[in-house]
Amino acid sequence: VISKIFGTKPDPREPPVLHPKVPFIGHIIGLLSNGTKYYATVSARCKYPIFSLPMLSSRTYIVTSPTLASHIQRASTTLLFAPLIIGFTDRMVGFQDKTSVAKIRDLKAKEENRPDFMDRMHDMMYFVLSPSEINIVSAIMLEQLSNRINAVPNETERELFEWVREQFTAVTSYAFHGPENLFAMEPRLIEDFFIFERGLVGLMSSPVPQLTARKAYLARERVFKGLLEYMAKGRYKKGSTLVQNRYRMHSEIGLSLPDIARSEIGMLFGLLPNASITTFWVLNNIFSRPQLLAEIREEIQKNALSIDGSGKIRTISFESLRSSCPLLNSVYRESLRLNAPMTSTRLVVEDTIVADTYLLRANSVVQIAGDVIHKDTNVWGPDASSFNPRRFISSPYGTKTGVAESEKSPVHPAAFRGFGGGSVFCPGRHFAQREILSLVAAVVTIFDLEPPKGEDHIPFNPPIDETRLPLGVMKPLREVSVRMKRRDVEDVKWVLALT
Ligand code: HEM
Repeated sequence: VISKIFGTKPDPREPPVLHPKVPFIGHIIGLLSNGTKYYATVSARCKYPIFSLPMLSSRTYIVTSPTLASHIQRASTTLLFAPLIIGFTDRMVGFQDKTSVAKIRDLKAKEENRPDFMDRMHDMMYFVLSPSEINIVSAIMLEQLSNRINAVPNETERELFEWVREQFTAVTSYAFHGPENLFAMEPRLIEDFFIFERGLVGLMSSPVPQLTARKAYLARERVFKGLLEYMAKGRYKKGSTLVQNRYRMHSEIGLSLPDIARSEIGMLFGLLPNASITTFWVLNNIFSRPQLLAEIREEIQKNALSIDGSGKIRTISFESLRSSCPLLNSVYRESLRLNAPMTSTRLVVEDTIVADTYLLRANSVVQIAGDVIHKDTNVWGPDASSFNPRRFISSPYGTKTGVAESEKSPVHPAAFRGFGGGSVFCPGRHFAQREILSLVAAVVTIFDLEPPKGEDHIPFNPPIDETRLPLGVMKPLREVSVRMKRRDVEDVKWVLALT
């Protein structure tokens, strides 16, 4: 009866419905209180490859099978990311002008038979972030990273995640937003950006965030002011093609300067947190295993390190890290598998039949549950929940392990969800790989990590913040403080190079 009143009666071809214990809002409460883990809990009850979760008067379809995930990715004309991300961005950045969202939605494009604004923005970003185009920003980022690594004083004591985040924020912003980026001009905005990022769910889910999520709200407003000044003073002109194109495209559709600045908060969200959290986990996973650390050091030294005749200039080549260090690359992907339970979310804009079987109804949302797929023992083998540094060594998609030789097989390409997939496959993954592998290789090669003075061990493997909504890579819940002891002799200059 309730379903009828709210128009939620399912069609028999729709994925099976899992009703919550508390009607209408049970799944919403479950998600808000259990975050990433909720889909796994629900999925364990039914084991369906796809199921429907009724929420208020609509439903969300949850996909837990890699094969169906690839079908969802292919249906990219009726299962769209853009309409959702526009609403999401509006809540995240707080556009001031009420016409901005309509300008970005660009609904007239269809009747005028031209690509809409989001399609053009998508194409621009995929082009400028493609491997052939990303070399200039990558070279700037690596030069900045080299300078920072060379400047780390011996025996520096720092909390590891915070240190990584600081390096990434500085070098990524320099590379994309130029030497006069907001964090270079006002370093205290780094802390503000991450206060905002930590409080994002509270900020976005409240109708009055200025009251209920005040800390995050005020931090965002300070970041906004920094970006507004950056735009108003023309500092973006010294930034990358990506940033300049975004400015131009947003101006062309008539966005006000404050809202151009606000939209850049969304870009910072793509650029900064995920890559730094991932790097923390890769370092944690390597340094907490002495045998693995020794093997990776040897792999880098043999295949990616070159030393000039004087012995004083030592170069680590990203291209060699990428192509000739399979163990390092495998650890990188395994760290993403365990810590990046990314959920690909699409809006169903027309009734769509998926895999010739399931009806997805218009105006519903479909989510590919990265966390469930990443931990599925049928996909990865019985050790799916534990860290296996060699899982991705013979295939970038991973290999099913811990099973009889005859069952060992490459994993389905759509099972690795770290960068999503389909038409929204993360365009920043090439840049992220350059940045992450280079920083990890530098720390592994140049430093020993020791306990801070007065401590007898490093508390690696902190618990993971998995009760948050799955908006990004999961953060460590406890500090991991280290002393960074240089392994090199005096007077060595380290160069992180592209080739
Ligand atoms: C380890 C770091 C990163 C991870 C784990 C990550 C992950 C993701 C995921 C899961 C998606 C959504 C895919 C989907 O819905 O199927 C995405 C989209 C996106 N990412 Fe990343 N990302 C990372 C780094 C970056 C970087 C460094 C940039 C920019 C240089 C970036 C730019 C973007 C953009 C612009 C989109 C949206 C694409 C669109 O609108 O079509 N990402 N990313």
